[in-house]
Amino acid sequence: MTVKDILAAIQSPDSTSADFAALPLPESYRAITVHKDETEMFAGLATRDKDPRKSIHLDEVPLPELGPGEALVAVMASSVNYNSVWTSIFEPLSTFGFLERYGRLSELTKRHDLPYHIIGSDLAGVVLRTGPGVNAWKPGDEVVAHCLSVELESSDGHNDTMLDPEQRIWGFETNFGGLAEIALVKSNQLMPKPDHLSWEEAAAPGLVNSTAYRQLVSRNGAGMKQGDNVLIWGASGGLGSYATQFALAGGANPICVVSSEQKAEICRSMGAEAIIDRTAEDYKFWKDEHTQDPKEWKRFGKRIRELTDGEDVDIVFEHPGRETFGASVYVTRKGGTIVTCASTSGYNHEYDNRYLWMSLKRIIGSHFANYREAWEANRLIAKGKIHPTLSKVYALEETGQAAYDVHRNLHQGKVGVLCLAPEEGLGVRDEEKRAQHIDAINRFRNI
Ligand SMILES: C/C=C/C(=O)SCCNC(=O)CCNC(=O)[C@H](O)C(C)(C)COP(=O)(O)OP(=O)(O)OC[C@H]1O[C@@H](n2cnc3c(N)ncnc32)[C@H](O)[C@@H]1OP(=O)(O)O
Ligand SMILES: NC(=O)C1=CN([C@@H]2O[C@H](COP(=O)(O)OP(=O)(O)OC[C@H]3O[C@@H](n4cnc5c(N)ncnc54)[C@H](OP(=O)(O)O)[C@@H]3O)[C@@H](O)[C@H]2O)C=CC1
Repeated sequence: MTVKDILAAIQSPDSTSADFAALPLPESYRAITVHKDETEMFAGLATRDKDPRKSIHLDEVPLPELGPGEALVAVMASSVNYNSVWTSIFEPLSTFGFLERYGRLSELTKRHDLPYHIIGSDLAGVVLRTGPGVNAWKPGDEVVAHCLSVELESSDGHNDTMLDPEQRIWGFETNFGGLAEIALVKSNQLMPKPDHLSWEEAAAPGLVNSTAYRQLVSRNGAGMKQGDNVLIWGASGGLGSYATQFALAGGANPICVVSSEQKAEICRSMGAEAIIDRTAEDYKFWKDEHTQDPKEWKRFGKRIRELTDGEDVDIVFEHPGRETFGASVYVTRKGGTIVTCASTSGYNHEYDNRYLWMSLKRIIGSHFANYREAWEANRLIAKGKIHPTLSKVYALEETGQAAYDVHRNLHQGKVGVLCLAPEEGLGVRDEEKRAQHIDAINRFRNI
């Protein structure tokens, strides 16, 4: 039995759940990995010069044992997230430390502590097997998976699963991720695949869409409301392309920051009107490595006011981190919110705290999303209210190049990866719904 037989079953319109349940599982499958004995390979290089194409491998790996509450999923497509870039350049730390720590938790979690890390935190595919105790899903179900892995043995996570002390990001802090032909997930990561999308389109939003939903829309994040001015950094990037859509769909006013006219045009085509091209306008928030320039914060704030009839922003959707954080705190309106989920340009932020406390602003930390938030975000995709922002699709063996593109900011929106799917465009089950949204679905393609 090989993965080819699994693919044949997925592609046959007559396959039933019983057929999938009866399919023997292969002993091994192809997966994108990084290797533990290579964690020092980029020592001494600047972050920018660490090349994911050198550290990312395509290996044949053994199928992991299936545990209680888990599912094995045949992965038709996945996507590249920035967390896989972090893993591949071993920054800010090697993810093997996470696997070792997880491995110490129990007999079952020991499976994750391996000399290779199968990465990837998105998938669209078909359930092959479910472990004991799984009732909500069955073999043959077409699914996407969100990337929150929780144990939920402590009381801490029972109001909001993101607060569980054993909260992890699947495919980053756990093994057996989505950039592979088969993935191992907890069954409470599964959600229905939006039926009007192809496999690669369905796999694209997951991580970033759920994150942007919590960060911007959920009461656990900024709790955006109608009319809010929302400053969105990287507004056509992975997170930002969903934040922009949430702002527009929720009656808010996005002020989109991008770095080229081409990206500005994408934001316009999504419906945004207020756009700042940070390259053309050449903001230099840092005079040198250690000193910020408040005059540049002010110039940026004035530009925002020009675009908003004199108003300041209610919410800043932050993730670039060190480079922009001082400006973000400055331009937020009195009582407004800076909501941050990352620090791409550096995690030691500096800002002038007088502008925070005197103007009663709030900084909120946000990370991924709980199951409910991920479900709500996926539901909006399934209803055609929010659309995938897939630009380019790579073969599994080209994942290193795909991660390189994301690391060097050469991509637009989201970058997809075909795993078992032999070509793009497969897996669409509702052509009528697709036709209604086809322009929006293709907005980011091949630009
Ligand atoms: C969905 C997608 C998301 C993304 O893309 S996010 C971007 C990518 N992610 C990242 O870049 C994050 C990577 N993660 C990290 O950098 C690290 O993961 C953290 C800095 C977040 C945490 O560092 P660590 O060393 O793993 O954990 P500690 O919590 O600092 O624990 C180390 C020891 O310190 C103890 N400790 C923690 N808090 C306290 C305290 N308040 N007072 C005293 N001790 C403390 C702990 O218990 C433990 O101890 P013991 O080593 O003995 O187990
Ligand atoms: N905590 C969480 O749950 C999550 C965290 N993340 C983290 O968020 C970050 C962004 O992820 P994602 O959106 O997928 O990545 P992308 O690279 O797809 O998009 C980020 C965009 O931010 C802009 N940007 C990058 N650097 C800077 C800078 N120095 N100053 C201003 N703008 C900048 C760029 O847009 P432009 O060039 O057009 O300005 C870029 O396209 C990553 O660090 C990632 O690890 C992501 C998802 C979830």
